[in-house]
Order: sequence, then C-alpha cells, then structure tokens
Amino acid sequence: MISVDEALSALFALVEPLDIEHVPLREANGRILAQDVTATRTQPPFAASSMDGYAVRRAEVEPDAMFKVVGESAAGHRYNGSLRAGQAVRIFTGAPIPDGADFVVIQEDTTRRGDLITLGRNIGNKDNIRPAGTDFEIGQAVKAPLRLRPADIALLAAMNIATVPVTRKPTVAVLATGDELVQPGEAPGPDQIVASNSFGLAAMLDELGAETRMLPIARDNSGSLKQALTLAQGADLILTIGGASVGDHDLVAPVAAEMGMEQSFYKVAMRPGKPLMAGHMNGIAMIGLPGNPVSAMVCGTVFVAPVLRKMLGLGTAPQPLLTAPLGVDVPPNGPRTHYMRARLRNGKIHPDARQDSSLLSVLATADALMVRPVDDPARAAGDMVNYLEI
Ligand SMILES: Nc1nc2c(c(=O)[nH]1)N[C@H]1C(S)=C(S)[C@@H](COP(=O)(O)OP(=O)(O)OC[C@H]3O[C@@H](n4cnc5c(N)ncnc54)[C@H](O)[C@@H]3O)O[C@H]1N2
Ligand code: MOO
Repeated sequence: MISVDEALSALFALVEPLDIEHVPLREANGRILAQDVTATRTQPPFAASSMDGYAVRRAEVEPDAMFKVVGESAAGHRYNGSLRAGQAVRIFTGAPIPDGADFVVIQEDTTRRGDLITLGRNIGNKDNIRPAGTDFEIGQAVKAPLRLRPADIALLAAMNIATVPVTRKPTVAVLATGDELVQPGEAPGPDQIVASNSFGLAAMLDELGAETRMLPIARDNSGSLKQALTLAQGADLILTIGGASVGDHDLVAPVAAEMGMEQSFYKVAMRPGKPLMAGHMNGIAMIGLPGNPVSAMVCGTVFVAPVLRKMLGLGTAPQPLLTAPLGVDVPPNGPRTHYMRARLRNGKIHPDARQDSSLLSVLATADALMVRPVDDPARAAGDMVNYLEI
C-alpha cells in the first residue's frame, strides 16, 4: 500500500492543466482566470468628487467665505469652464473636478442663497477628491491563476474587460456501480438502497468548477460496466464509485483493465478510502473510488479536489492542513492515515464517536476531517492536531 502523499503525487502525474477558452464576463464568475489580464483604462479616468457639494479653490477656503456658483458638474456631464477666484461649481459624487478647483466643500457645510454660498466654520482639511487612477491605472494586472469571485468580476468590468480567458471546465464522468443501487426518487427493491455518494461527489465537482456528467448506474456485470465506461469516453476524468474492493462482484478494475486501463496504483494507507485505484484509460485519467459513501466523499476531498485544481491550472497542492487543539483524548492510530469525521466546537476538535465509513449522517454534521498520521500515539485533550475543513 502506498501513502496518501505518494497517491496524490501519482494522481497529479495523471492529469495536466486544460486549455484556455474565452468567455463573456457574465459567465466568468467561479471560473479560473488562466492568463493575466490588464486594465484597458484608468479608474477614475479623471479627478472626481467623492461627495455632493461645491468645488472651489482650497486657498480660498476659510470660515464664512462666500463664493458665486457659476455652474454644475454632474456624473457624466462635466463643467466645461475653468474656475476663477471667488467662484464655486455645484458638484455631485463621481463628477469630474472642474479645471481650477482643488477642493470640494460638502453641501452640509454650506448655506446657499440664490447664486451665492457661504461656508460654515468647520470645513476641515479633507479635499473630497479622488485623483485619477485612485482605484487602478491603465495596464494594471489581475494575476492568473485566480478563481474569480463576484468582486473580481466587478473589477474586470471596471477595467473594461468584456471577455475573460479562463481554463476550460474539466468534464468529469461520474459512474456509480452496483446491483443494489437506484437513483434518488426511484422505488428501491427490498435489497436495494439509494445511490448517494455519486450525488455528493457531483455536487463537490460542480463546486470545484467541473462540468459533471452523471452516467447511468452500472450493474455488477462486465457488460453493464463496459457499456458505462464506453459512455464515459470523451471526458477529461472518469470517477467510478464502488466495485473497488476484493469481493466477487468488485469488477471495476478487471473490466477497466480489459478496456485498456493502465493502473497507476491500487490501495492507499488511509482510513476510510483504502481500496482507491487510479490509472489512465485510453488517454483519460480514471480514479476508482471505494463505494462506502463516506470513503468516496473523503477521497473526493483528499484526492479528487486537488486533481481537479491541477486540471484547472491552480497548481499542485494538497488540501490545506489546518491546526486546532483536541477537545477530547484519542487512542493511538494504526498503520493508515485516519481522516476522522469531527466537529469544531469553540475552536476545539471533537472527533465523532462513530467513524464507520457508511455513516453519511455523521459526515453531514461534521465540519472537519481530523487527520491522524500513520502510527500517531495517543493524544490528550489540548494537544494540537491537524484537520481539513469540509
Ligand atoms: N475482505 C475485504 N472486504 C472489504 C475490504 C477489504 O479490504 N477486504 N475493504 C473494505 C473497505 S475499506 C471498503 S471502503 C469497501 C469498498 O468496497 P467497494 O469499493 O468494492 O464498494 P462496494 O462493495 O461496491 O460498496 C461498498 C458499500 O458502499 C455502498 N455503495 C456503493 N456505491 C454506492 C453509492 N453510489 N451510493 C451509496 N452507497 C454506495 C454499497 O452498497 C456497499 O454497502 O470494501 C470493504 N470490504
Ligand atoms: O477504507 Mo474503507 O474506505 O475504510 O471504508
């Protein structure tokens, strides 16, 4: 059995970052920026007022000073003249500062009668002007790679970037296998259950930025598996679920091998998730996940998510390990890295008492996978431990 680190390296070796496509800005949220983009303009493009008030000359600002209002500068409509001594221009937020002005008095600090304004007594030093380029200058870069968030989309819009270079979405085929499975919403027979982890993994993949293709459930016979794996052709990554262990009906590896799968590894020293396999099938990366629902989801977090990130151009890094104190004592760990379903309470990690890999109800209430290294000795409450956020 190989270690988790060795398995992750082997998985990274199976995939490459995908090519770039250009999408309209409205479709770019959540996508991975694949090339640096640069601002095509400066923002603001002119010195602009940050308040509603009157543009004047700073040198003339003093308590009770009077000015004649000679015009108006509104957002989108500048004042075309040049300010002279004793003059003020009515100005609004976002409007260009008129030539000759270098100060904006907010309207609350003025009294207006007809064309005349009188200043108050406590004007202060703040000029209420945003110089040109306060936000960004033409040529300023947004650096790739970057998962674009709504704030990035707003920035790209302001930079007048209407089309965005992003990494193509990896197409991932998800294949649940097993005679016992039916789809959610169907009526299971007496010996059947509802496929669950395939839906959890698909949700995880969607969130990571994949184009997820749910294949029909394959039955535990080589004809059905072959048919399903044929449907998976054209994907960038195939995820099979179940049929990975040593039972008589665990057929994924032999059938995939018949169809040309070159195995990279089988079995990882981890718990849950031991019977994980991976390889290449006709040029497509394939990961065979164990069927137990929690095992499949844990492998999704530990392996599939980093692999997807590499395909999206986000580099090769494991899931970030965080640290927190233990809330309870735990016994020594065995020869496999243990990913314990746990909850963070008041900053402390509490592993659930029930760790069987079939328990989705425990996984769903967990917000952390506490990571116990191979042969970790017993730990006491208060000891620092590593965990993955889920
Ligand atoms: N003799 C041994 N038996 C087992 C070993 C072993 O080393 N020696 N390993 C155990 C471990 S660990 C795991 S994990 C499981 C993995 O089994 P498979 O990958 O072959 O998965 P299945 O047998 O098909 O299913 C296991 C379990 O999970 C349920 N399942 C499968 N797919 C789904 C799905 N899409 N949604 C919900 N539930 C699913 C299935 O009904 C079974 O209950 O093997 C152990 N056995
Ligand atoms: O490794 Mo299995 O995934 O423990 O249940």
